[in-house]
Amino acid sequence: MIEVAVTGAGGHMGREVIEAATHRDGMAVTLAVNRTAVDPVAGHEVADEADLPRLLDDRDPDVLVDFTLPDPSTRYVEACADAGVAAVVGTTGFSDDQLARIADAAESVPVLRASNFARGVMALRRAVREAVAALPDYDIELTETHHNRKRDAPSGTALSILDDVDEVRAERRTSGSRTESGEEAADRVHGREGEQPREDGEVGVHARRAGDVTGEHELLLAGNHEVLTLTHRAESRGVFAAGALDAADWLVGRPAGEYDFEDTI
Ligand SMILES: NC(=O)C1=CN([C@@H]2O[C@H](COP(=O)(O)OP(=O)(O)OC[C@H]3O[C@@H](n4cnc5c(N)ncnc54)[C@H](OP(=O)(O)O)[C@@H]3O)[C@@H](O)[C@H]2O)C=CC1
Ligand SMILES: O=C(O)C1=N[C@H](C(=O)O)C[C@H](O)C1
Repeated sequence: MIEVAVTGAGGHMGREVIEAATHRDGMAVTLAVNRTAVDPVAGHEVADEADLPRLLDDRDPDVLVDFTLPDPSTRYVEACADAGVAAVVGTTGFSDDQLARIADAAESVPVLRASNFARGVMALRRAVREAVAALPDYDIELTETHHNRKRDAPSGTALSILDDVDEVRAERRTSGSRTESGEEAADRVHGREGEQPREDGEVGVHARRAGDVTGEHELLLAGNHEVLTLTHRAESRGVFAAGALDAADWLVGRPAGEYDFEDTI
């Protein structure tokens, strides 16, 4: 039986994760914490997040699953490192400093962090890498749409896709197929306004916030009188919770280090 701790238990994702873990064979939620007081979630009492370090020691779960905000998430991963508990992190919007602290913590325990736990997004990212490699001179625009509560922009998934684009283009440059090696990554242009003609190689990035949209990402490649769009649309937060629990299942018992969702395949 894998014993799971859940942070942000009162949040949209925390609730999904607790529900999914409660009904999953071979898993049990043994600890749930939240910043503000909330009623039990799926029958689990929710403790104060301030007590997390002590509760991790007392209850000794196998893995912690976190969907909160960058600041608490970083603290929670550090608490996991102190307690010897593996961590699955779905939170997005980290600063470089916070990512460095998570990397330090991952020297003591396994930490798997992913901007998107939907399997369709894993497939989308593979398709993006293939399309960008096949259509090197095409213009690229990325659009993401999320609910009106979302704080970080562009989304973590959008940033991961942009990194994929940069990586493929950099590989082409260093293999000598386009320009000299070492060239800067493409400029990311966030929205456009006024006189702003498109520059060669730039990637347009557009973040829309509206209603209760769960999460959509579309990469558009255009050139040579044709347009290719690659789109993923999440229709329920259940897909993210299921992926995060698959990741938790996979992570328990691994050596310390940083892992990605793609590693689980
Ligand atoms: N990787 C993936 O697949 C996915 C990632 N996400 C990411 O997960 C994160 C959470 O999303 P979502 O569940 O929609 O957000 P919610 O706003 O619904 O929940 C946020 C949670 O974080 C807690 N929190 C907020 N501020 C603090 C703080 N200062 N200290 C401690 N806890 C705090 C909230 O507690 P309180 O109730 O007290 O406010 C709440 O439990 C976001 O970063 C989002 O981008 C979301 C979906 C999928
Ligand atoms: O905040 C959300 O809701 C989501 N956040 C993640 C992101 O920033 O990419 C993943 C998903 O799109 C939902």
